[in-house]
Amino acid sequence: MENFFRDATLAICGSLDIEDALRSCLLSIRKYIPADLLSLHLYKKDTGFLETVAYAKTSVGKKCSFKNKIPDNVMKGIERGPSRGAWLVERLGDYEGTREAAAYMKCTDMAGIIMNLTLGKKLLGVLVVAGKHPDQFSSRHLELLKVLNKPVAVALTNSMRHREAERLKDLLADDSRYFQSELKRRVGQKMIGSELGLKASMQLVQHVAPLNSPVLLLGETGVGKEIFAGAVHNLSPRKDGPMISFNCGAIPPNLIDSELFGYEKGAFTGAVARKRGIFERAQGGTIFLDEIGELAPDAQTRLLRVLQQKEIQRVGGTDNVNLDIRLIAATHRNLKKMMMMGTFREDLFFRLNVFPITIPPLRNRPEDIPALVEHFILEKANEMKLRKPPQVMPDEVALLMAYEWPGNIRELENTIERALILNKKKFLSFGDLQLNSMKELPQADNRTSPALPLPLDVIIANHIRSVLAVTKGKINGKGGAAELLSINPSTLRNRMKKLGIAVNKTVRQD
Ligand SMILES: Nc1ncnc2c1ncn2[C@@H]1O[C@H](COP(=O)(O)OP(=O)(O)OP(=O)(O)O)[C@@H](O)[C@H]1O
Repeated sequence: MENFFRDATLAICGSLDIEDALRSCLLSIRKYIPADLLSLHLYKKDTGFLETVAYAKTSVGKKCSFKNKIPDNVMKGIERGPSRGAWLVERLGDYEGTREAAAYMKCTDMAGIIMNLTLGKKLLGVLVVAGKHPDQFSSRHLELLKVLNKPVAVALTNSMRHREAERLKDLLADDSRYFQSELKRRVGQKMIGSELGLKASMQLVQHVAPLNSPVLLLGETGVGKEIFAGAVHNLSPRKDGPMISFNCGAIPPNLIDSELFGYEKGAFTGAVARKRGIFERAQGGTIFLDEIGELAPDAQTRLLRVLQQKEIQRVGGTDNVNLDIRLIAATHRNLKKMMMMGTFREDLFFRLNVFPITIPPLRNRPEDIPALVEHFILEKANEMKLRKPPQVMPDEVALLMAYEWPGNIRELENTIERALILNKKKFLSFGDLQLNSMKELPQADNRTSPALPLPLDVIIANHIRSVLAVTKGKINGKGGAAELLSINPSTLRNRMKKLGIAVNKTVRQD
């Protein structure tokens, strides 16, 4: 008896591959019980199914996932409690509880011992021992088998956990492949104008990309800072690593730490599992911190510490995680001015400002507009599955070249998309697009010397107010100010707060 228990337990716990474990168990118990087949079945109480997870003959072990509905009368017996430990069955094909599984394993004619597998009070499943001849098993065999209940139940549980872990690992690997290709697609976006209006800025990119130095991208909203960040990453030795973008203006200050640095399980209410922050996700690659000027003073201090020490600590954690990342930051704000006004840390500014690259606004490089128009027409027509992309007459392009484009390329992109939605004819026209500010355009000649030398924030505030007037205060959703301005609603709200523009509470926001 002792040897039987020891040998069979070692066999069933000897491998996480349950089919192998089951086969060695069969070979081991055959010295004591004349078995020809062993099978393991998992009881799924929530769905009322029995799942055959593996079976073994002397020659082979097979993993499977055959599910059959447990008949109602068997179910009732199970629900009354797993009091019935093990019992003999003359023909497995005749017994309702095992009929379908026996047919699946081609052992309907075999005799069997069926044993409920329990851990504590919980019924986990059943073990079936099958033999070719009727009367092959006796009550002595049945009593012998009962001592294996716990080891087999533990082996079944471990193997199911292992199976679940493998499944999650596959899912994770699949997610990771998907996100990597998604990131590469974004990072690899085509940059129009790199030989014309963006040539000078691109030359700087080419100089700095192969190094590890931080890069600071400066330029108005929508000029293409993210595309530039992608270009730096793509031309760097880190191009095969991740590039993680993070908008510092879009996250409430109380969540910034956990987003940037991650957190440990139990660090705060709701932290049910460890989560990596974006610094850790960017390991071996590039991190792009957009809207860095929106970072609150506390967060600035913590970011500075990370940049100095090149390591982070997850929120609620004690271990230091060493970082190997390249930092690219971007802002539409005047960081120097913010520094002088005391709203941006001087030491952080100097760490970021190692290699600043300014991306000129679209109004200063109208020569890029024809190629951009063509690029966006092709891209959008393709997305809309238009067979023949419309064309644009030269006077329409001239109209676009004369416009100020306060929202820069993003605004141009949206304008073309709107024009395509409204008009899928052979020639695209922009006359009916209600580009209100078009009427207030300065003449093409004084485009580079704006008539009103107002601070940028005043101009932005005025523009946001006029858009809010059009949308009657609506910010989110279709036709809302955020959509018209082509920015994220939370970024718009943050910006409005900073510029002192009140949110009209009487107007529905969504
Ligand atoms: N040179 C370019 N060629 C093609 N598409 C461009 C170019 N520059 C920008 N875009 C497109 O314009 C849109 C806005 O660009 P992007 O998000 O990079 O701007 P941004 O300066 O980062 O804006 P924000 O300051 O609001 O974050 C994106 O869809 C981008 O693909």
